[in-house]
Amino acid sequence: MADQPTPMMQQYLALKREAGDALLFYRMGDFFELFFEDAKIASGVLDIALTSRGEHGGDKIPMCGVPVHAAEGYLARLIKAGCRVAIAEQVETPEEAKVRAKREGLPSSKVLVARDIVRFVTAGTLTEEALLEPRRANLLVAVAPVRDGVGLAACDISTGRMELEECTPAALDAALARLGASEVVGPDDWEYAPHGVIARPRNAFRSDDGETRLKTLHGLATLDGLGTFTRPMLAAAAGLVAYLEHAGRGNLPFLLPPVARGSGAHLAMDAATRASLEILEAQGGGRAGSLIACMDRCVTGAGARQLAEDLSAPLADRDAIEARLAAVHHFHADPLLRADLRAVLRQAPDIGRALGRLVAGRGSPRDLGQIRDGLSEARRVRDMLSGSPDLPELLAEMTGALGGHAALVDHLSRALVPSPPTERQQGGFIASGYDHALDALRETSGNARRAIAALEAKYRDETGTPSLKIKHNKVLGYFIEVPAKHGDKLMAADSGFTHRQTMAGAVRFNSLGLHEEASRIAEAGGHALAAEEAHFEELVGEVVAAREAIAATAAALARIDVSAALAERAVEGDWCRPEVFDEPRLEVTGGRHPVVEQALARAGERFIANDCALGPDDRLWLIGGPNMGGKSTFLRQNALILLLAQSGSYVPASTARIGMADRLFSRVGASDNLARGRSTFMVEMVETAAILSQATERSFVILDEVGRGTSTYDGMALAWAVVEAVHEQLRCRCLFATHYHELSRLAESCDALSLHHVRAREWKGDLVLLHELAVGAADRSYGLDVARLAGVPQPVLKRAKAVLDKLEKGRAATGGIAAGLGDLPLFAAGVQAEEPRRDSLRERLDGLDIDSLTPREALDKLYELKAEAGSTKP
Ligand SMILES: Nc1ncnc2c1ncn2[C@@H]1O[C@H](COP(=O)(O)OP(=O)(O)OP(=O)(O)O)[C@@H](O)[C@H]1O
Repeated sequence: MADQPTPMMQQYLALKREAGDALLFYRMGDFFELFFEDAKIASGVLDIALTSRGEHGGDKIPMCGVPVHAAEGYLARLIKAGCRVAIAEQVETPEEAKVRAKREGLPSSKVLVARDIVRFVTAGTLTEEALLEPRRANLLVAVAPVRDGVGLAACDISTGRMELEECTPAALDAALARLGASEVVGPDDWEYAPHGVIARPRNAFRSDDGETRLKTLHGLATLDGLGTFTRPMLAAAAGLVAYLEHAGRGNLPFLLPPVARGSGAHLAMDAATRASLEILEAQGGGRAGSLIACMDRCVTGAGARQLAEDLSAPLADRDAIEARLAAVHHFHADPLLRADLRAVLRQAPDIGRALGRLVAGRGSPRDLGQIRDGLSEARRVRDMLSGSPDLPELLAEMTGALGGHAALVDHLSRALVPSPPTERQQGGFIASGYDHALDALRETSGNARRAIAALEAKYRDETGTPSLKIKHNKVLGYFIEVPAKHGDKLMAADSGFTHRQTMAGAVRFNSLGLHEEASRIAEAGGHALAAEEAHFEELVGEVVAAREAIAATAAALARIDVSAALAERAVEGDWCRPEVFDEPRLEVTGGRHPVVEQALARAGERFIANDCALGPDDRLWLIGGPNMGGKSTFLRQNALILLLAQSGSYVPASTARIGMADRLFSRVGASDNLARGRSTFMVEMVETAAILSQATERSFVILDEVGRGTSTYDGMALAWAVVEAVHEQLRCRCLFATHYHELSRLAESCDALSLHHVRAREWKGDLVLLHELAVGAADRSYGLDVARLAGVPQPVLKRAKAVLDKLEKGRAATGGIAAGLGDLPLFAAGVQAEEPRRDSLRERLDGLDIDSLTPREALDKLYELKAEAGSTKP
């Protein structure tokens, strides 16, 4: 018979069952221990020793551990590596366990200290300063697919912000890409759940529950005052709150009343577009080289988080964009105000996150100090702004949210020391003069400490031992210590000293006088700690009661920081205020790519500005020219200018007139995406297909060498068809870069398409790239010249030249690979000309009246159709 697991293992296994797939941190004294698979995973991620302890089922139990005092750092690394952690603490002392054992009639040697999971630490539910990145929001998102809609509930529990929205299943990827959540949860029966979604019980995602939970949370009789929430939104909210409750073991963190995000309020961008435009992350990963890194001049973490959100979710509402632009303009026009304001903001602590910790019950005296300092800085900002004339509406609104905390600031200022500690166990954070009783207790212990110092001097004198010392440690408390050779004197029965301990070179004693003073210190210290603790609770209560107003102040500070930072950036780069309107145009003069320009400037090189003018009559630009000529840069710079304008920022151009887009698409031909397990060409086509099915007349599309990932013929044919479809069907604004000269023939049949190229020149036999855009098709491709620039060896170049000559001769003889394409009917006509194939399945589907079917009948029909599909397969 296999050995029974030890009581400790039984307890561990029961907790592990509760922890599920989260790693279990099992508290044992000063360590959190991990066992079995958890230990293997954690030791790998943390690079700590994997040992073993005892046996289970005949095998050694793998084990590793981390010290409790350093747990935060280890947790941070585990969370970063994608793990979730359940913290099992001891929930009674060994003494309490013994008393319990006695009550339960168990031998006290057998009893185990009770442990319980007190919290799940997951990427989306962090509040600790050490675990959060100051300049990045940390979102948890719950997704609830309900019939043909999908609800999304997003919250940042470090600041309490919560948003609900609904989208179509097709738009889910784009919505998730925009949110960039640290953690996503969804119902466990969701068949098409995106990769990485954490499955939670379906019954946690009920819209009725969501509504009730939100009402109770915010003490409301109805949610109508907050906005319009659909069933899928409420279902997602239910899932979100349930998950937070699970992670906090019943404790809910700080949540502000939810905001409903209307669909269509934002410029939609899918994940591929975001990646290709490198908005928050550069292609190689990391912030360096991304748009945000080049834009971010915020002086506060909260401002940087707000800016990242603005750039991830540009607006599609003209008034809202104008409001932001007016705020930027205000700071742009007033350099002094901007500099003063930024100097004040730089001092302001992150009150949003401090508030998050305090409301979640994980706050410290330091957080209270941050609230005090942040709110008083907010008052200074308010004074600076309210003095400035013609304050734009958005800034006036923000300024209004900065004040109103005078009583709280005053109370915190009186109560707290200037720099309160992060630990409250040792006390010392309540200022003297705030509580007389506390002052008296502190004085008592101060007096006693002085009395002890006096005793030391007295005992030295009396015993004639100058090396006598009064010391303190955790085990003995206060004691008198003399070197061993002087010990005998104090050992004498009438010496007034009682022996406590003999060490190798010293002897330790107690005395009545010392005992009395030490007791005074202990007693007064205990009372003082209790008094400070009570004040802490009271102050936290006061802050928590004002949480919504404090959160509004934090949000206002962040918005002001963003506006001033954008103004700073605009001045730095000589950017212009864009004119934003509804018509589908994009007219930019002197446009630049902010990131490339900055990189060139660092190398001491100049960026060549280029114009772009797209409108209903000239909406598709086909751009050719040599490799490295600047095609991709031109495409992206225009997409970024549109994105920045719709985010409410100035743009890197001399002038910009931007017709707002509903969607922005950016695609690069055959980018490597092996990590996702698809061939590069497949990725290119999947992404192109998405554009063709989703873009509208109001969209803006950039396509960079689409088609290059396959053979010349296939690639060119696809590129040709895509250009035609964009021109004829989508009718959206589009910049299309290509190396296929043959496509220039499309200009003959597509009237809103024009040809452009990036210029190059030969000078003394060398190729000079001018990075300048010009009208007309490129004269030739310069591929070999670029290869020479890149250092391809002469013999290879020579051979390539010979092959090229041969190919070109062939082309001249046959009219080239695009010969005969001129006779091809246009895309739309071509498609319509195709006879629809007869298809009995399609006809039967067409004849179905779905509304008249019961669910059972519908299912039967589905089986029939499926069977038929199987039998008609060729
Ligand atoms: N307007 C510009 N002014 C100055 N330098 C530029 C400009 N545009 C591009 N460059 C420089 O040229 C490099 C290549 O640009 P880009 O990748 O846009 O060329 P491309 O034509 O798309 O090349 P390929 O066809 O090989 O993809 C950039 O990294 C940048 O250093």
